[in-house]
Amino acid sequence: MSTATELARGVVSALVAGGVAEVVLAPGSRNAPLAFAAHDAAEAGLLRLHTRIDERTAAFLALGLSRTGGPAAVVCTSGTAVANLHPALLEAAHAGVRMVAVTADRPARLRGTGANQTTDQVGIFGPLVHTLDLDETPAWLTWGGGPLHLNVQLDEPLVPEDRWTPDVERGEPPQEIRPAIHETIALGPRTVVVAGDDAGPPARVLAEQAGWPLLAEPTSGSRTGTHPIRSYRLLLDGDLGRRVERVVVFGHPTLSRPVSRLLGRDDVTVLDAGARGAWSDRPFAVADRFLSGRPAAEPDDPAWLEEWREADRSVSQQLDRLLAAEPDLTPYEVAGAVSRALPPEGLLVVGASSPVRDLDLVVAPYAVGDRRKVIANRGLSGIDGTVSTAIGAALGRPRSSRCFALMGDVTFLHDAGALVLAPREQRPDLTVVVVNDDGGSIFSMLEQGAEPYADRFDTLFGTPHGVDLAALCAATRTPHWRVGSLPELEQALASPNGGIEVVEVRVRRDNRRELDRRIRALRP
Ligand SMILES: Cc1ncc(C[n+]2csc(CCOP(=O)(O)OP(=O)(O)O)c2C)c(N)n1
Ligand SMILES: C=C(O[C@H]1C=C[C@H](C(=O)CCC(=O)O)[C@@H](C(=O)O)[C@@H]1O)C(=O)O
Ligand SMILES: [Mg+2]
Repeated sequence: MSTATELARGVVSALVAGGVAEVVLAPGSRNAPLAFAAHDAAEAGLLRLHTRIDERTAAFLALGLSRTGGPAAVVCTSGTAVANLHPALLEAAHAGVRMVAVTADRPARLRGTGANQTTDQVGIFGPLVHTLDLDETPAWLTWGGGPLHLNVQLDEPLVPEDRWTPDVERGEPPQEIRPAIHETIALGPRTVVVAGDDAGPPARVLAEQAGWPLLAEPTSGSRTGTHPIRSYRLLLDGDLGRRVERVVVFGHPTLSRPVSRLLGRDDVTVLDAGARGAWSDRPFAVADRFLSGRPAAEPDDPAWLEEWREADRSVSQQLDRLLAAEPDLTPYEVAGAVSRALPPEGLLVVGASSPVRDLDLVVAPYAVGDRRKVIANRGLSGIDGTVSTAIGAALGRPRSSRCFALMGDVTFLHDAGALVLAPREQRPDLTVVVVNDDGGSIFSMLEQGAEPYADRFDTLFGTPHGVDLAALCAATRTPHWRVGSLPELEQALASPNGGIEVVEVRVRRDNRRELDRRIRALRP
């Protein structure tokens, strides 16, 4: 039987050997053996150790690190601490991000006895997150395509008698095998390529080879080159959208109902190239699945793509003119400025709700091969943990030329605890742009934003909070700038001061529904 210290050292060795190079620790007593072991491994140069007070923040930090670097681990104590890891693990499961949750537990004999801080942690994250309940060191870690839970039974004594010099080689995380392009898709039907979140370059390659319009979300990883149709969301509701006969879908599309409607149409054939994440079934009927595809030898008739391009030019120009004519700065212009400011090799983490949809309509054209990385937690589209995810993603990709996060005010406030980090903690250079419209504007554009519900809207959905973001940032010594015009914003984006800073952009919420209505009405 191992002591707690031996077991914890064994677990940390297994993590290191399994390719985990980043560990985020939240303090506790039961997890002290793991904390000491992780600290010794960090001193030995085998991993980088981060500490955070709040387990939810810690887990999202690990998620962000895992999204841009290798799989990271989050380590916490027993009891409610464990439950705070759940949101990040669910996101990781649905987005197919590999990370490890290491939770300290009391020995199994104390379960079900009312022992302090002891609950049933085995399987606590549900069927999507596999738990290994450990009272002995695991021989090795087996990885699927998502998160893994190591529940470690630790008995007293919980502190080591010596320092540990780990005798373990740093392993490589297991390679993720993305299939090679190998299937041939016959030409014929009028086809578009839909690239949802995390679709990756194969969607772009197929669109280019076949000469098909590419309807790519900003976090698809394929919105580069010559084939993306910027205003696809608006065009799908018009004549061109109605004439689509076939869709090849990559990744996880989540942003718009026009795309969901297209994929659900009886008269449209859907070919599915798959997506990462726990569930491979799609919420729409799929005629055929393949791992990846290429068109039949010849590119398709160019007339179809040309029609989309022409319509896109027209609608995009109208959209730009409409926004420029607005007397106040709009959230779309904020998203546009951030996307233009993102240089090659840059990183942009986008929050859920309106910002990612605004970005979708205005994102700048990017060249293939410039290695910009635009990511979001679209596995479950939560507004939680976004600041932490961004900090983690920035720390996990140190070669980034510039790191931005773009999010709404409610999303920012939801994870304001991410700014609580000790002076000794590593801070990336990260500019967090908060689009502050004092509440959740997305709902004003949905059904509940209609006139009949106006009297209850703010209480139930808008939730204006009036929080002074400058004061909030000051409390954590986070530099904060408030801007109200496009030139001011562009200036703030062009002159980072290093470290984590917040640029707050004030925009209106009261006219959001009407602005959205006018944008949706644009036609070529
Ligand atoms: C964890 C979580 N809670 C609640 C929601 C529901 N929700 C979706 S958008 C939103 C409001 C977001 O407001 P904000 O970040 O200010 O963005 P805005 O829409 O105003 O641009 C909420 C509460 C969610 N997606 N995730
Ligand atoms: C925070 C998110 O969740 C909700 C926001 C909008 C979704 C929606 O209906 C958008 C429709 C459209 O723009 O065409 C809503 C939903 O899918 O039901 C989400 O719950 C998010 O970022 O997705
Ligand atoms: Mg808002």
